[in-house]
Amino acid sequence: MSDVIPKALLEATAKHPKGKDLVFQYGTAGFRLKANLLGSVVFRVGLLAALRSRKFNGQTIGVMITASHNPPEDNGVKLVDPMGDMLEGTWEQYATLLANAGNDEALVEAYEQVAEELKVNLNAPARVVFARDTRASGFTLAAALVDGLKALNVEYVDFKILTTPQLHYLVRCINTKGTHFEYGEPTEQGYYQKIATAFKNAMADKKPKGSVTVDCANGVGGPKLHEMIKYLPPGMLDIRVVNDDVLKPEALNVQCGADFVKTQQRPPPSSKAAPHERHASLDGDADRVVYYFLDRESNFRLLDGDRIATLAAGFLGNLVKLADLSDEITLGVVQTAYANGASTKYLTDVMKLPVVCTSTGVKHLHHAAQRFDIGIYFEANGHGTVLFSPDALKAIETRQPKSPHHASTLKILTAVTNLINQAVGDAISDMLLAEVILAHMEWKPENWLATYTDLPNRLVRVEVRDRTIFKATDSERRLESPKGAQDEIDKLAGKFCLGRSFARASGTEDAVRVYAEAATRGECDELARGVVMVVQKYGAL
Ligand SMILES: CC(=O)N[C@H]1[C@@H](OP(=O)(O)O)O[C@H](CO)[C@@H](O)[C@@H]1O
Ligand SMILES: [Mg+2]
Repeated sequence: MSDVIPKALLEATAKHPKGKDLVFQYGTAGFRLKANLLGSVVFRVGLLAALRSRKFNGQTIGVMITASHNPPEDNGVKLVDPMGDMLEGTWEQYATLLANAGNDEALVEAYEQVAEELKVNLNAPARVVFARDTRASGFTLAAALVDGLKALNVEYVDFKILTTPQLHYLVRCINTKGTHFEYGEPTEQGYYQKIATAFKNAMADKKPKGSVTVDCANGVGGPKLHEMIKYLPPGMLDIRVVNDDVLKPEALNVQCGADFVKTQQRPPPSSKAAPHERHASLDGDADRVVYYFLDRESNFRLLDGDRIATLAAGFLGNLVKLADLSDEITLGVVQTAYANGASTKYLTDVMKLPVVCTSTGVKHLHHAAQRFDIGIYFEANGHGTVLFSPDALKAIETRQPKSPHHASTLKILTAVTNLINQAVGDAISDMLLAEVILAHMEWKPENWLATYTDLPNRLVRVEVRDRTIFKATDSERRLESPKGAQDEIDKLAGKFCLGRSFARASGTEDAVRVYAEAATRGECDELARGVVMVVQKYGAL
């Protein structure tokens, strides 16, 4: 360690002191809390990003400043690994360690300890790119990040305001440039061009029926979707953008967006939805999307992440078959325990596809999906994407067309691989994929909904004294502690037709989440109430 770095670091840390008694944890969504408490954390994330980049000998690491669907006064920060995926799990503890280290010399010591433990060559180059969503606090937090990067002589690029998936895309493009796996042009324009071209080719000669109205949660998705529309072939798809007011940061995620429709199971109060129209809802950083529509009786009908997964699985499975690639390409779906049981049954029994269940959090799904040639993963709340293995891409690329129809199938399949963001779930790209599939199937939202019937379900947030005593196992479907709790949950679930319920500690909030589903609404609610009482009993405040 040269003497220069500790000195610069000491000076810089003085500008971003950590508040006393604050404890930070790098969780499923990175660090997330009230924005005014986040300055020291973002500064220190800069230090970890520098170490991570040096560990990879100068490959570019991403830092995204966002709190996604959380209220406007929150913010958050997370790291993006070289291939554009989430920070490797084993490094999360170092993020937590640095964030909680004391001020001044204590921080320099913690930094040196982490560098040594991870055997980072501090003379290696370090490169970081970063961006933020539209939150009012983002600008100041980005400045704190820059202070950390400068103190450690990091080369950096500020991409200013982007969606989370756009930053992931850029990181992947930068690190694959000039390699066989070159992902795309590492610019925001490159992102629009790649996806828009793929959309046009994937649509082929089809044209979507009717319009799609996209609720952007008054977040970064609004301006970025407007930008994307400029690159799409004129007249191909009628996209109506609503809740796109980023000049009112206090309106972000308020009574609108993906989280609102998923948790409230109703359209936003501002919605002017008429029956049968397609509506898509993005979250605040545009990394998740769900659809909804009103049926003939004006009932709200949600088409969530499970639906997008089944839609994509059906379409891609068919394309693989038509392309005569079924023997070479395996296709599977990854879900979490929150997936509606009816979707899992439909995938396994009707579509005859392998389905894997993982713990909550995109990184778990992403890794499991990588084990298939085509791995489709979605959380019920709309986070997700489709991954194509290098073998699958090669098989598609090298397959010789046997007929004009076969050639056009291969062309559509290739386009779909480019349309879907391979780095991370991307609301804009996923929405365009859903539009392509609906156009090819000539489906209205009613047809999509009719594929299977969701079991009535309920998700409840329960506050407890100490959520860490709730330890889950079996992909979070069962509790191994506190002892006895799972037996009680099993007994309750067994009383109801198709009853299924589980409880797990949230990774992002100080609470335990209870999920329940059953054959009827009444049974489901009764089951949920019972399991909530079990959690309250064992976690007595
Ligand atoms: C039930 C649920 O929706 N959980 C969400 C939520 O995780 P929890 O660990 O349940 O708080 O936030 C995660 C990060 O955004 C997201 O990946 C996940 O799906
Ligand atoms: Mg998000």
